[in-house]
Amino acid sequence: MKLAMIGFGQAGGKIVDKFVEYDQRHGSDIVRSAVAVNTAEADLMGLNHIPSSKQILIGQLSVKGHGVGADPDLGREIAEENIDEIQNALNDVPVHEIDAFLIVAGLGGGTGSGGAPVLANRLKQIHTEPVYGLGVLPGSEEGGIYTLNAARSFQTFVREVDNLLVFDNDAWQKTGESVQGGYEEINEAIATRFGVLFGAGEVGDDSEVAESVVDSSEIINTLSSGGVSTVGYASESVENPSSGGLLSRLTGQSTADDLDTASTTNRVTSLVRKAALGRLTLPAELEGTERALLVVAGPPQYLNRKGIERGRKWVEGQTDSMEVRGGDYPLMDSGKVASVILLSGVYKIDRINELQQIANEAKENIDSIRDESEENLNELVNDDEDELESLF
Ligand SMILES: Nc1nc2c(ncn2[C@@H]2O[C@H](COP(=O)(O)OP(=O)(O)OP(=O)(O)O)[C@@H](O)[C@H]2O)c(=O)[nH]1
Repeated sequence: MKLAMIGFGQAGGKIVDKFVEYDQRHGSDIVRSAVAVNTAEADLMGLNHIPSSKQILIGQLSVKGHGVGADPDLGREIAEENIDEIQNALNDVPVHEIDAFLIVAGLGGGTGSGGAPVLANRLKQIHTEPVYGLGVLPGSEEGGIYTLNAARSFQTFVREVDNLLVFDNDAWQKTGESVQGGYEEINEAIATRFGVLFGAGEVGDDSEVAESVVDSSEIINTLSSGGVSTVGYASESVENPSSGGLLSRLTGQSTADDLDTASTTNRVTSLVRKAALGRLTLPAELEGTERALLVVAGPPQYLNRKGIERGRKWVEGQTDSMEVRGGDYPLMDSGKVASVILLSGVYKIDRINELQQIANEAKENIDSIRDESEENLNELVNDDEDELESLF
């Protein structure tokens, strides 16, 4: 599936930058066009793979290239004022060659959180191609204001896109790890999951060897229920026949030549279960899912139709949905079999309820501090007897 990707804000830009690098590394051919939009000049300077002509700095008059300081209302305002400039950067996107737009943003800050929904709204007015969002929720240790921003942006963004794919930093951050080092690993996990998913609809000349290749229309149909989506992933290293059996000689593992059907079937079904029951990009209950898509990727010899069919039936049982699609994604040179599950239209998500509750508490706290602020300052500045006179 070919995408035009727009990274809004720092997290959005870094994640799209990672997607471009992933795409080049794996030759998956997903990113047809990549643009980064930001109010902070320094954030754009940190990007390595998005060409500088596609890095758009907005709001220079108001924030002078320093970002909006986690104020999503200012982020929204600047995006609205500069929407034509952003649109211009996308003008040379060959729209007939792309299947969808993907807008990526961290929802806890200001630039991406306020700007991404504005851009989604504009793109949907102009184009018939679907506009998807990839929204990143903040970690809980980031504090109330980030949670409040994320809850407000989530509400808006989900309404403006055809489907909001969500990644929750909170479920992925490990304790005791530096934030920067943590993001490196997290962004790689994001690129791997969505890379396999979107790459599945983009199979080239090898497709004839696959049993039932996933097509981009199946991804689009799965996402067409709208709402919120989450993704699961599991993988296992295997001996790739094209590597000449070195691993098997070293480890005694079986090679593709002597693969028996039962073990390939079992491997595939167990990977499907692991993907669905393991850590999702946004923790959600399987049974509250409207549609699902299952992709099993790896060397064609290991992609077993019976295993995928069994996995698909199992997902139907778990989700109570009759709309579960499944297929394979042959990767000739890969050394692993991977399973990706896209759960679309998920609605049983404790984390969103929790986010909204913390956001409400943060809002009440901020409002009451603002209300008391003038009174507190007066009390501090004025002397008790009211005898001092200010200079003017
Ligand atoms: N997964 C991931 N999340 C990130 C990364 N960088 C920041 N975040 C998250 O994204 C949220 C928003 O931060 P930024 O993207 O820096 O904010 P911004 O959109 O640039 O907005 P301002 O900095 O307020 O102008 C943070 O609260 C983090 O939760 C990253 O590299 N990867």
